[in-house]
Amino acid sequence: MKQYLDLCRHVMTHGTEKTDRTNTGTKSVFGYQMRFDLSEGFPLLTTKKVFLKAIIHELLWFISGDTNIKYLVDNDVRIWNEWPYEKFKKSDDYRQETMEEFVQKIKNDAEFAKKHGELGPVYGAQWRNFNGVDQLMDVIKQIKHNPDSRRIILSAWNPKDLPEMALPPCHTFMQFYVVNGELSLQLYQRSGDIFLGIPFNIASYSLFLMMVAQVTGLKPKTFVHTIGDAHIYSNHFDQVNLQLSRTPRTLPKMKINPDVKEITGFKFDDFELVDYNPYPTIKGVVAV
Ligand SMILES: Nc1nc(=O)c2c([nH]1)NC[C@@H]1CN(c3ccc(C(=O)N[C@@H](CCC(=O)O)C(=O)O)cc3)CN21
Ligand SMILES: O=c1ccn([C@H]2C[C@H](O)[C@@H](COP(=O)(O)O)O2)c(=O)[nH]1
Repeated sequence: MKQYLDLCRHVMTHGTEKTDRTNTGTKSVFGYQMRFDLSEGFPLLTTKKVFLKAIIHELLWFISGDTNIKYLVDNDVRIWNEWPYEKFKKSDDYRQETMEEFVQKIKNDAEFAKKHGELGPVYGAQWRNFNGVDQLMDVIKQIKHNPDSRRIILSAWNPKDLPEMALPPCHTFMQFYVVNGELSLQLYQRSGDIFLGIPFNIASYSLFLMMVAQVTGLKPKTFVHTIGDAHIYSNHFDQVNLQLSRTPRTLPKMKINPDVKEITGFKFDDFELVDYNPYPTIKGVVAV
């Protein structure tokens, strides 16, 4: 993953110090692009261990149109928990529960989860119902029946719905491109946390490209990742430098059950990552 280490090096060297919403402080550049040719392997970082499990569950959760953390929590995926928990702390039902207790309640009490696990109309809602439009199904139809189109677009950025979302979408806009029986995907990500978010986003969209390619009978080609505000939080500098000191290893391969022919037909067990030999995990605090 030379592309990712180049991004880290570029922002560490040329990034401008910039204040941000979370008051953590960042080094940031505006406008950066990476390309991942999926025939070279599955682009999951090898310079630290990345938990693919969370990525797969999150993607299946988006595709299903779900916006409640219950599905993620039931599968021990924690990445979206901070936001509902912060909101819960401000509600009348809050009795000094810790995050752990909050998570247990989401798991064990469906009524509680319904009331306090909702993130608002985030990705899943916009992908499947953007003011009444099922963009995901439309995109797949276009790829199959009008592959030359330059209008194969899916947007998660819905200005009308922004005030109700826990967090405005970071991966905002994607476009598909078909040529010679091969499918490519470009993502415009308005804001990228290079240490924590970006490794997830690269893997997630590469996997999404493979899934859409499979159900449209095409070969997955290139994932193009365009980032707006590409930043490294100041409390991640040591972690990023540690990664830069590691030599990248051969990329793993992703195997997907070839029998699945519908985008909504994938299950967690349909994915198998092989030959993944990363360096150890590196911990980092998420800026909220
Ligand atoms: N500041 C910030 N950065 C992000 O990357 C981010 C947000 N906020 N808010 C929304 C989502 C949530 N995302 C997250 C949240 C947490 C981790 C995280 O803590 N990852 C650890 C452990 C993962 C695990 O528990 O399995 C990691 O080592 O990658 C990653 C992405 C990505 N997004
Ligand atoms: O998929 C994601 C989701 C979020 N992020 C990062 C990017 C920023 O550091 C924060 C969001 O804060 P904003 O002030 O709304 O930009 O989360 C990411 O990298 N990937």
